[in-house]
Amino acid sequence: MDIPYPDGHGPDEAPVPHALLAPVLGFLGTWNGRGQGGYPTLAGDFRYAQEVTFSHDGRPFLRYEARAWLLDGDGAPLRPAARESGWWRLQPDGRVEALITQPTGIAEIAVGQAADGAVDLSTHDVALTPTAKDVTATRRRYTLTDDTLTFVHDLAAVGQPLQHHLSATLHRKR
Ligand code: HEM
Repeated sequence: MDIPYPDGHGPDEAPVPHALLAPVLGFLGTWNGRGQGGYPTLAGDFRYAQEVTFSHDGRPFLRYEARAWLLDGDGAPLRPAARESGWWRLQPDGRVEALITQPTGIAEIAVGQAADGAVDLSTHDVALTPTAKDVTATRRRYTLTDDTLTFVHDLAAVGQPLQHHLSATLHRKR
């Protein structure tokens, strides 16, 4: 049986996006590209590739899905890295409430604002499974310029204050 309510991946595709999605319509679709990251507790910096998809079913939230994999010095895939999925709930005035979970045992609730092609989300709450790394906060900033999505991720974890973990530049895939 086919799902009678398929997700839309673009502003001009069915279903018609909910009016509250107006500040994030430019995010709809699939993006991929490369990034780099590091953290003071890690031996060195790393390079990675990532694919991110935002879709909707006509209601005032986005479905968010992201997969990353590490790259070697020649840009070849090294191993799977972070995966996340979640929901960005759009509220009046571009306010965003996001729920994001990771297979590493981390569930984040983030709140923030969508405006002028940018979304800025900061941790409201984090829940951890018993064996998860001690993540206390994140800040995620997404900026859209034409067909480029830049992403910066700050992390407070394992006793370290909030600071840079990742930055990436993604391009529209379809
Ligand atoms: C594109 C996405 C991401 C990539 C490529 C990435 C990459 C990495 C890498 C390579 C490490 C070193 C350990 C390892 O090799 O697995 C690491 C550690 C870590 N990452 Fe990420 N990460 C990503 C997203 C995230 C997110 C979203 C969070 C939390 C919300 C996070 C939290 C951590 C933590 C807590 C550590 C462990 C630090 C430590 O124990 O010293 N990462 N990450």
